[in-house]
Amino acid sequence: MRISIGSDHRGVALKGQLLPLLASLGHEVVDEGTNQTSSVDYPDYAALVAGKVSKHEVDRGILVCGTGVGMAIAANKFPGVRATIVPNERVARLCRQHNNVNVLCLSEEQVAESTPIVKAWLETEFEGGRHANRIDKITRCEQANCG
Ligand SMILES: O=C(CO)[C@H](O)[C@H](O)[C@H](O)COP(=O)(O)O
Repeated sequence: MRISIGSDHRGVALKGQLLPLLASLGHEVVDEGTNQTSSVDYPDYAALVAGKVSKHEVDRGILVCGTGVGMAIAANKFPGVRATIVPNERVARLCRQHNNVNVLCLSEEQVAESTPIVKAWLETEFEGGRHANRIDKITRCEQANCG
C-alpha cells in the first residue's frame, strides 16, 4: 500500500520507529514530517496526511501526536476520512472490520508497543455488509453537511 505518515513534535520518535517497520512490510511510505522535536502544530500535519487520503493520493494514513486526540479531530474534517485513535490490537482489527478506518491515529505517550497495532490495522479488511450501510449513513451526513 501507499501510506502517508505524519506527526507533531510529540509523535516524532514513534513515527521514526514506524518508518522502517512500514518499509520492511513492503509499503511505500510518504513521510510528511515533522522530523524535528521543536514545537509544531498538529493540524498542519493532519492536513497533509488526511488531505492525501481524502484525494485518494495514498491508500491509508498514519498520524502520531502526544495523545492522538488532536490528530483524529483534525483528520476527520476531510471528506472521506475515517480517523480514530487506536490504543490496542483489538481496536485496530475492529476499526478496520466495522468502521473501515483509513487514518490510524496513535498516541506516543500511551502506546507501549505499536508494532502489533499497526500490523493488525494494515492486514485487516473491512467486512462490508451491515457495516457498509452504517458507513454510507456517515458519508451521506458528511455530503449533506448534517447538523
Ligand atoms: O493533539 C494533541 C492532544 O490533543 C497532542 O497530544 C499534541 O501532541 C499536544 O497537544 C502538543 O502539546 P504541546 O504542549 O504544544 O507540546
